[in-house]
Amino acid sequence: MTGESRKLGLGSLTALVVGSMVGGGIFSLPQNIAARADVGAVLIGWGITAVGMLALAFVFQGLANRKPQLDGGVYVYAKAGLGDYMGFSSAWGYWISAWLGNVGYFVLLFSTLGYFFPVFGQGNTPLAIACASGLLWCVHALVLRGIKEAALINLITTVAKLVPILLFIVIVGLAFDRDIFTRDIWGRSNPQFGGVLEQVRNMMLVTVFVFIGIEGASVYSSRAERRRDVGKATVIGFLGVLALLMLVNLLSLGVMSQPELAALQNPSMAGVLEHVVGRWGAVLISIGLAVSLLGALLSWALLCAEILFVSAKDGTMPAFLRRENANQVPVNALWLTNGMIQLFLLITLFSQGTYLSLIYLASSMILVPYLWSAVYALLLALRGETYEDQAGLRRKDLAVGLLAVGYAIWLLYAGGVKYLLLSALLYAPGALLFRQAKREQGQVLFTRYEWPIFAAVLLTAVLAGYGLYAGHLTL
Ligand SMILES: NC(=[NH2+])NCCC[C@H](N)C(=O)O
Repeated sequence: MTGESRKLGLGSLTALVVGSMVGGGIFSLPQNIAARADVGAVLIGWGITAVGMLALAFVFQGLANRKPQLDGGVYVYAKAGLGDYMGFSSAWGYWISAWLGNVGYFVLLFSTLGYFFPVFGQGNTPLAIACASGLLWCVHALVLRGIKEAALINLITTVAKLVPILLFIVIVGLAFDRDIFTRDIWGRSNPQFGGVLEQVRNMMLVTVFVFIGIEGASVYSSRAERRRDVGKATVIGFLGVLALLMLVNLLSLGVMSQPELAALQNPSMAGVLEHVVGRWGAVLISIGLAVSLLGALLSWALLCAEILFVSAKDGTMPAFLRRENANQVPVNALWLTNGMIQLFLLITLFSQGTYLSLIYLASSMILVPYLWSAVYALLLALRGETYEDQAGLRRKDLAVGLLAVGYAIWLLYAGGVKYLLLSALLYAPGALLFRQAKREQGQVLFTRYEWPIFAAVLLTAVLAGYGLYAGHLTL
């Protein structure tokens, strides 16, 4: 992070936890969820998310405490627990998820402008993509010159996003109409929705996206004034974010019906508030979101480069990714990241991809890093190495690990075949960089256990490639 030496108290820690999770996702939540699910499913879906995500939060916190020597991001857990290729794919998947999220942010930013200037449409028109590309390379230039996340930027973006969200909750809460909320709880008037389980499944990837960042919260532990504050901050921050998300989602369903919400342009919080108070509602949300997105774009850009850089330093990624320029910025990592973002902005343009399709993909890419972290936490608890005679602690870790693993598997299932295929397509080419890294280390490519795993990924990727080519599969 920024290397500040000042120690953090409970309040600042909680703010950091909240800040690392709340980005652009919440601003589009009403439409994103209503597109696939109605009230009843939404309540069940958030219930599952609450339990599963809290378990994951505890997993990351537990890993940060028990393995403090393993810092450097989520992939180190996969590497320590499951070997080099899993470690590599964890870094690779996390990196892809992070920049895909930024592609989504660009589209959302210009979709916000599209509210006021129709030429930007849903953020994927030619002009929108051209402007997004321009902005991308401006951010690139700033980062190359050594810009860092500053406390001031953090403060401004945190206020800019939280004020509109809180106002939204108060105003929409006052306008809440129980009849609208309960009119069609199970979404029966929407036969294409399928049953309740189907609806719950379909909202899961969106709930994952809005919680991405939860894994980063534990990195602040080393900066805490008092160790026990870290746990408290994680729980308070998690519950705070969960409350914001659920309130924004559920209150919206009490002022507009599900079909109306599903038809809104994103950021749909703007449309909902406009429906209640008129035009200024949309303006307020849009300004807050724009500021929040600019801050989030910068911090995720830094993080993307950092992931490649750190993992190149320990030989997980090839050495060229650790090259730094005179300002100590990992240049090659940055170019690779922004090159991929540029490529995907173009793919979005030509395939008419949307914000929603991009965040679905970003969420499905992060499931593997999450799953491996949960598996590692479970393995540690099973082996019980770090517990000595604290049996109670170990039992808690076992329960948390099991819950988190179960949740991650459920998410893979809920994401569905389409996203498994597309993810495999993005995971497979990573093997080229992995091979280079292994060569540099003078090691064999795959172990006996890794070969079949890679073969399965490759086969799935070939299937996906064929599906895209033949038109059975779309972004
Ligand atoms: N650029 C990214 N990778 N963003 C992922 C973080 C998503 C964040 N939880 C949000 O709702 O906005």
